[in-house]
Amino acid sequence: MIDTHAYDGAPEAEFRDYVALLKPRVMSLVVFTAFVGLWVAPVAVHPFVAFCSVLFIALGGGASGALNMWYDADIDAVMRRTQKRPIPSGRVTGGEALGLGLGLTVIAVMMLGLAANWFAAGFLAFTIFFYVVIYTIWLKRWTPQNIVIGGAAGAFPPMIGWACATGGISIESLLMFALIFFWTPPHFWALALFMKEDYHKAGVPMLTVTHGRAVTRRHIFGYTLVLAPFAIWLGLTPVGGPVYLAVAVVLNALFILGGWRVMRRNEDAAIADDYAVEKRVFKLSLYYLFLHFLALLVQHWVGTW
Ligand code: HEM
Ligand SMILES: CC(C)=CCC/C(C)=C/CC/C(C)=C/COP(=O)(O)OP(=O)(O)O
Repeated sequence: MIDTHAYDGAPEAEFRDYVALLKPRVMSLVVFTAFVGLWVAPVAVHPFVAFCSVLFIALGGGASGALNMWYDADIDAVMRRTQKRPIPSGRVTGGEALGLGLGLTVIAVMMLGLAANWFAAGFLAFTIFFYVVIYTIWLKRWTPQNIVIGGAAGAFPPMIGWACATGGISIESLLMFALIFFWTPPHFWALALFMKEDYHKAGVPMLTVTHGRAVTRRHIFGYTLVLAPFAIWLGLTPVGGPVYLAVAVVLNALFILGGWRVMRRNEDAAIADDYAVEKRVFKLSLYYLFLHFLALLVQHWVGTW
């Protein structure tokens, strides 16, 4: 067989390039929220079924990442943060990413249907559709509200996990959705504040590009205020308890304080310390979400209300 790569000078793809298409770092937290949604649900799931369900949700999440990278290859090639991804760097072709994404989608959805139930499988298919078509193809290049509306895709996984166990939806799973939904804007916009040039260059209408940093800073603080009541409310439902509530109160106080500091900063101060506060709030956002879901898990083990 002729190795075309040897002639066209394109770098050879390695296994890790195909893994990178699945966005494993982001998806690890996505999958953790799905696992917690499944595990704290009031219907006990056999550990093997739980394992398979989480595995197929992870596969579906990865598939959506590959499809996102297939469509966004032109944007990724322009932004410094994403230039080294497998497609823009030439190690993987767009066609390969599309094939991998579609193939994994079919496998993940079918297998989740067989392992758990078809409601959960349909929900997974809808989530992949939402991230790829609604967010990536439509909203991302069209409106600065892209990540607010599109963020729903990232908020569905705990509901999918819950649906695997219960076959349905409940106030608890809706509040887990709300927790991630209202968390996404401060999570992303904190990063956009110190990555604005990237989005500007790529012509992506992120809020920092269309409305400027001062407006983005106010939005970040506003969303931390909207988020807190939902985080606390979740603690008052049957999956909550004193451990979760204590964690939620501390984390929300810290996140609101972080949002406040970001809002009060002027641009010169931020440039002077290379966006140290914004970077800290972005990092805090990752701990915020992980620790809320970890607290739900611990609360489940020690006993809920
Ligand atoms: C529309 C919604 C979202 C947007 C636009 C967004 C955007 C981003 C961006 C641009 C990064 C930097 C990634 C990089 O360095 O390549 C990031 C990092 C991250 N995001 Fe999000 N995010 C969203 C939702 C989520 C959700 C729902 C989760 C998990 C539940 C999540 C978890 C993470 C994690 C864990 C990282 C750190 C990855 C690393 O360390 O490389 N994100 N996010
Ligand atoms: C189970 C399942 C299907 C889960 C999907 C979860 C999901 C939608 C996660 C999205 C998180 C994410 C990487 C957003 C990045 O936005 P971007 O694509 O604009 O970021 P980029 O610039 O880094 O590509």
